[in-house]
Amino acid sequence: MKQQPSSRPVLQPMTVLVVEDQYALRQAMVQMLHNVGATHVWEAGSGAQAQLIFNAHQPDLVLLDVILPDCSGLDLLRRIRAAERQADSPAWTPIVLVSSLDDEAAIWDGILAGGDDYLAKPVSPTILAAKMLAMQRLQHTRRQLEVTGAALRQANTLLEQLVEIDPLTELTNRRGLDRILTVELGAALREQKPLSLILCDIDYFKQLNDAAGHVHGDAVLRQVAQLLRSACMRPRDVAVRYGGEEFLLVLPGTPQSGAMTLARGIQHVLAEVAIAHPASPVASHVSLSGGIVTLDHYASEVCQAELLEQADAALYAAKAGGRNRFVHVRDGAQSGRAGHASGEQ
Ligand SMILES: Nc1nc2c(ncn2[C@@H]2O[C@H](COP(=O)(O)OP(=O)(O)OP(=O)(O)O)[C@@H](O)[C@H]2O)c(=O)[nH]1
Repeated sequence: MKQQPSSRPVLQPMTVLVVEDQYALRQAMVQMLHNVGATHVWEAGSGAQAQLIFNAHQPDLVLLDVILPDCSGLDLLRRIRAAERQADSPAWTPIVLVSSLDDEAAIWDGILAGGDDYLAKPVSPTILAAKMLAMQRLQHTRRQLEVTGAALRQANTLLEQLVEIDPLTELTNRRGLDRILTVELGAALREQKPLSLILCDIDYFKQLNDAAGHVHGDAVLRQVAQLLRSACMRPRDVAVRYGGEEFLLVLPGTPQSGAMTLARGIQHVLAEVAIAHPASPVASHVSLSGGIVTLDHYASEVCQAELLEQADAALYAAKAGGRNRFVHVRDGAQSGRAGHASGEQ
């Protein structure tokens, strides 16, 4: 004697598309589906009709007859799977093939074509409910994976941003600079627009640390970072913490004159804000020395390292010239005052 199932499977709300050309069989399946809790059942008697309903309603499950009047059920199945693969976000609808061709080759072909399971006619209500439950489990697991995947992608993006941020000053760090400079150098060459870099260094920062303590030194680094960030007015300007007490400004589309004006502005603000520096021989407040380089001749490509070396050489010239000043690489140490620092007057 046939054993009866212990209890009726409990289904989550589910919408189903039944593709079956024989009316009586289709109605029987629709009835069974309603009995096991399907929330909505669409009916299609042909492949074309099924495709239209599938595209319009995206059912949770498809029961698909293998032999249809206008096409093979397997062809329709392949078309649905191909569209899912091409979708922007990964999609998958459980599809159970229904056929009286319950020989092994037919089952094999159906699964190869993208079917998830196979149901033999005449359809048993219990087997149908059991397969719906199994498909629902698969669908649930897949959705959970999608949610986890999306959360992971979000966490990765955040992580990528965080690894490019200096924790003390919250400015872009050296790693971020490498990426940004690669992009901006490429853009400058492509668009034939100038690109300026200002490499600045806090004057006598060691003495400040020694006199006021490391914690105060950190606070000063944060203040200077904030000030430099504010000086970067254009959306593509970036302030970078280059090293301990060194900062770099990346100024796309900025010629030499623009970079010098910006440097003067920074010196002006530094004098106004007047962050105390009790141990500086060059100013009563925290001051910066800076080296400026501008890429505005595009005959040949310039590498990052070369530009940074030039900025460093100009910074060295600014220091050698007495600090608290900015020097453009083309001006050299003697003639390159970019602005006045009030403490030096
Ligand atoms: N508080 C603090 N100090 C730092 C940090 N990073 C580097 N420093 C200090 O910055 C100082 C840099 O010293 P130097 O390279 O001699 O530079 P300087 O004293 O500014 O001298 P000049 O650049 O020649 O004017 C060192 O004392 C470092 O310990 C940091 O994150 N916080």
